[in-house]
Amino acid sequence: MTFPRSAAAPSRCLPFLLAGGQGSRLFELTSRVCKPALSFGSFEGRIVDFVLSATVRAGFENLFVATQYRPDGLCRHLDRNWAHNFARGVSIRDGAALSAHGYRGTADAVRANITSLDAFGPREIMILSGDHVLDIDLAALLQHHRSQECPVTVAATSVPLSTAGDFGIFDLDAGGRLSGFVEKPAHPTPMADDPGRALASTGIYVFDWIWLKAALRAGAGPAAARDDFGQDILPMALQEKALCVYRLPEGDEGRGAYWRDVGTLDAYRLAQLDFDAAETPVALPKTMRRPVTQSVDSFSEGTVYLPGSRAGRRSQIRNAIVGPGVQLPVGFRAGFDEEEDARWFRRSAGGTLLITAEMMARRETTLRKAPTRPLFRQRPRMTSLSPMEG
Ligand SMILES: Nc1ncnc2c1ncn2[C@@H]1O[C@H](COP(=O)(O)OP(=O)(O)O[C@H]2O[C@H](CO)[C@@H](O)[C@H](O)[C@H]2O)[C@@H](O)[C@H]1O
Repeated sequence: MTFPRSAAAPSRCLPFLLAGGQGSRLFELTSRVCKPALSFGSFEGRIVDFVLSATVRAGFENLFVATQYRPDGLCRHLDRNWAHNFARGVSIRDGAALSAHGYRGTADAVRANITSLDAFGPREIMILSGDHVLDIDLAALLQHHRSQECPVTVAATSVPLSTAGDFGIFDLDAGGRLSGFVEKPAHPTPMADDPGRALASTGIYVFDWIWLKAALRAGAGPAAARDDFGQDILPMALQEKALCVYRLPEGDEGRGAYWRDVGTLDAYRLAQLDFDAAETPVALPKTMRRPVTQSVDSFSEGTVYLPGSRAGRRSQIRNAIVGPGVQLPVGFRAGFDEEEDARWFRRSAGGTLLITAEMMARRETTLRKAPTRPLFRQRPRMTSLSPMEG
């Protein structure tokens, strides 16, 4: 499979893909696979395909990947479907194999690999996440970084204020200049020109390698322990006036960049709904294909079906993620009665219902064991007819 590539291949910038997080906010969905290796809707392919596609299109010829939590499925996928797209190879480093404690955070994943990264002789390192659904021109991001002569560039985009607490949020002063950054703030600052939204870090960064190495080395050891980009390295860069923001082009006439972090059940479901329409918001990566399975003759509203799942006839399902391989019986109903849903399934604060095969099996067993209701609540009164009445 060939990908169209950017005309100017970004030389000496090494993409570093973070793919080691547990994805705990997706609960049972990531109990067997890491988040990047999760399916996206009923499409064939994995979430990680979006960022890999953007990386190949930007013309990168190398890729460095940090894995840690349940890496097997991801490694197989990379090997079978992606490695051949990177002319100079894909290097995968697993945190658990590197040391007993593994990578202690996103920045520590880079620090633990400084020697191997040095061997590539990079001028910059571009940090990417394996669990974003995106279509971003990464070559333009690198070009912007180089034009600013700023050691750290963070790709940023606006998000609704209601979800801003899930992200690193920038503060801008009255003149639109960067004045602060807080990781997952309890009270995010709205943007001056759009009070319903806040300016969020996408978790995509370009670092001058010399600057980053020095920052990571200064933050090593239990006393400093600067292990996380959002918590530690970005605030440090801001303090040193070493940080610039690259605002992703936003939504004018469909030409904007598309970026979603699908780290929560709500975000994972909603992003998939964006791709439900015949015309998807951005082109699907070439490794992704249209539905493997579809629900049959059922009423589904706001619901996504993961591969191999199926809804029986006359079923009614609202705002749910139907997990891989789940077979919903004929006439099944979910998403209409909060109490009944919570009895069997996981329900997020934002109202997304997660239905897995294990939950369905538990439900079925419980319902089967439940005593069957008597046909009559009271024993029918025995009336004997007296001979006279007879
Ligand atoms: N120990 C480890 N080893 C290897 N990989 C690991 C890892 N821990 C996490 N990762 C990976 O790194 C990426 C970032 O994950 P995090 O969960 O730390 O950040 P989060 O998404 O919460 O915030 C971040 O991303 C959001 C945007 O999504 C920003 O707004 C916010 O500022 C930023 O901190 C994910 O792809 C994850 O799999």
